[in-house]
Amino acid sequence: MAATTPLLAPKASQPCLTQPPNKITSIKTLAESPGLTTIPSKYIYSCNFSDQVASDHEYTIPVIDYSLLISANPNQRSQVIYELGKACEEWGFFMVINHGVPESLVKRMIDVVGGFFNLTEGDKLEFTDKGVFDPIRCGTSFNASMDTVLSWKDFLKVFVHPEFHSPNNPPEFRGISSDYVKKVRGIARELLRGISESLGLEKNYIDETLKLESGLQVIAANFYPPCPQPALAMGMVPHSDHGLLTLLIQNGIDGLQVKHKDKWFNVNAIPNSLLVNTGDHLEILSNGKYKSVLHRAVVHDKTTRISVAMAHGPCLDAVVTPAPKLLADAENHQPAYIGIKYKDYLQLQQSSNLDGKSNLDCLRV
Ligand SMILES: O=C(O)CCC(=O)C(=O)O
Ligand SMILES: [Fe+2]
Repeated sequence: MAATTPLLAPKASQPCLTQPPNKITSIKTLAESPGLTTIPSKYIYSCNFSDQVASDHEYTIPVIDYSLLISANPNQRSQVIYELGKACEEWGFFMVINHGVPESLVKRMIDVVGGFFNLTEGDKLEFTDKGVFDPIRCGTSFNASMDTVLSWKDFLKVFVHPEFHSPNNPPEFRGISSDYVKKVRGIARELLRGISESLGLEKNYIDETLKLESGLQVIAANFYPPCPQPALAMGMVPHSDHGLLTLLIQNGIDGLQVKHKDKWFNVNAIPNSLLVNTGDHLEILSNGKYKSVLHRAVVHDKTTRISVAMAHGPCLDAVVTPAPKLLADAENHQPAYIGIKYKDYLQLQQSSNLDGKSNLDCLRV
């Protein structure tokens, strides 16, 4: 019930508001409050905020050339599969270039998502979050009724596969998103074929076992307005994603950070690349070889950041377990995770507060 819960901005922490604090239904509304110079205490994310942001040249974030993955040249393909495996194992994150999604489509997708967030609160009301499996829902923070610290963001989540949904407003949303999600789904499935091979599994092992033909695909769009105290707030607190792979685009403004070797790395996106992170179900399937990456989003004082994350998961009814073939390498040949129906995991993850990898920890043997 994230968006229905009006957030009452606490008076004590709002000395700089020129108007009495109103009921805040979205971060956009709060950010646009005249005279806002400090953030309400519920948004103050203090612990470990500054923990070790690495300098940009410390390591290089992996880059995957998608055109080589689909190339007819087997040597090029095996080289990229090797690089994919290394990126998943060492980072859980990589940038994909030459993916073939037209830059103009990426821009239209970002613009139409921005158009949705700019609708009036009244227009968005019908999509107020009614629960995890509500196919179109918007709200603020992650799970505002549960979050211990509120995130400085509004969100829109739309289930687009196996059944396609779209808000009717803005009117172009349906056409643009339908085009965009199909293209991105194709890329995600091809990346997962490469990842499957990189694990020493059959090329179609992940696709077939997790029934990706009817796999879940969700648009998770994020709107991060300017924040008067960006160093105190967090756009999205550290978490891992539930599915297999998330492919993200943004409005040219960076803000994503990934954790690598105990340090946070700024993702300085290569223009027109797709930012890809591995999710919890890839960690389960690979029996812990490809760990889902912890990531977070920081906010800025003057600029609005918009990101569109496309989450790709198994079929909701698929029970995900470590691939039996990979157990040969495991300690005592035992699975490191309990198998779980994807639907049940999604319910668990989306209805709790975001807290690192605490949901996945519940499945560790
Ligand atoms: O906005 C970003 O860069 C991160 C978004 C994200 O992690 C998510 O939607 O799960
Ligand atoms: Fe995420």
